[in-house]
Amino acid sequence: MKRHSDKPIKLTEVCLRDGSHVVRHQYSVEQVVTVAKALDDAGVPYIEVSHGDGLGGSTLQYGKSLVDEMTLIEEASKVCTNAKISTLLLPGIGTVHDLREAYKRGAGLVRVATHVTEADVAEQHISFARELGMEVHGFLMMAHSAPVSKLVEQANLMEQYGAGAVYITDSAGALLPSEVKERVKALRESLNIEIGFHAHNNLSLAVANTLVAIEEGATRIDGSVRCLGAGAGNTQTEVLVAVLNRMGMNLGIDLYKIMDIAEEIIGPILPSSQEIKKGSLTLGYAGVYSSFLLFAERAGKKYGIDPRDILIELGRRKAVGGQEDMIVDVTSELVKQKVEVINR
Ligand SMILES: C[C@H](O)CC(=O)C(=O)O
Ligand SMILES: [Mn+2]
Repeated sequence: MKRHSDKPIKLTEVCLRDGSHVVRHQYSVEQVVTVAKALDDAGVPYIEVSHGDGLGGSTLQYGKSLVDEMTLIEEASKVCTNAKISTLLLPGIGTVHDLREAYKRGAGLVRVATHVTEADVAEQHISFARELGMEVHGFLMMAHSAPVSKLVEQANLMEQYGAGAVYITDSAGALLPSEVKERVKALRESLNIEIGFHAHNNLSLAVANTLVAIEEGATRIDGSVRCLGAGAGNTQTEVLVAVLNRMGMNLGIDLYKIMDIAEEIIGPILPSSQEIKKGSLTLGYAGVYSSFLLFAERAGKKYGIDPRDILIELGRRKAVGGQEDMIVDVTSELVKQKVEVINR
């Protein structure tokens, strides 16, 4: 592969953050410590730890965590000798106070995440993280939903605020390879900082899209062991490591060790296998935020509505992360429509 960047590729492992959605934020200290220690030993450079919706996400709206995320960050950082602990912050859910606390407990990197059109809400958090001495990256979510020119404009804002990298975050797992290529290329031509890519595997394109992103010049890549992440999960780390090794690229991650973590440590944690089923496929097809899936399935079951209809309607309304309350609104409207049809 001929890459458009000669910088090394650095992987952030997100099974302890995006994967938190899958376990409904019920990670125990023991699970987090075991996973973090093993990932560190396998050579993973960044391990992200927090509630799935980032710092401060443990609420009734997003789901309460079993263990306070500051404790998880602290315990994970104690057992890592080389890996840096990363965390995620969505301004409005997490605050600068949360950020200061996460830093004190051992987080060395924060990814400040906003909807793809709302980078301006990240300014304070990005500058504050820099003042603390943290590494800080911008994370533009639902990147499929805005024109490329908008993505470029918003990424430039994050660069101006002081981010060291900006991620194209395919929250819905909706981007096609050509669309990833177009976006990475546009950012490469406009930014002076690193470009990152975060995928969801809802259309079975996560590894392929990640390869396209790397080829086009992305150097910050997210992976999740055993695909543990919202919807159909993220780019499967152990698969990506194997594929990149075959292509002559070494991420510094031990292939056998990462395979063993997938099988022996993450396998038993998985509530069910991370397959692409009709629900997750609909996320990618309709361009819906991946962490909405479990909420839509729950609402669908409770009110007798096909979760795919809920997701399609959420996609039509262009619901963004943070609008979990819309899932119940949409479901009740669909129930009303169903009743009207029956009574006709
Ligand atoms: C808060 C979200 O889960 C962040 C993320 O991983 C995504 O948008 O994808
Ligand atoms: Mn994600």
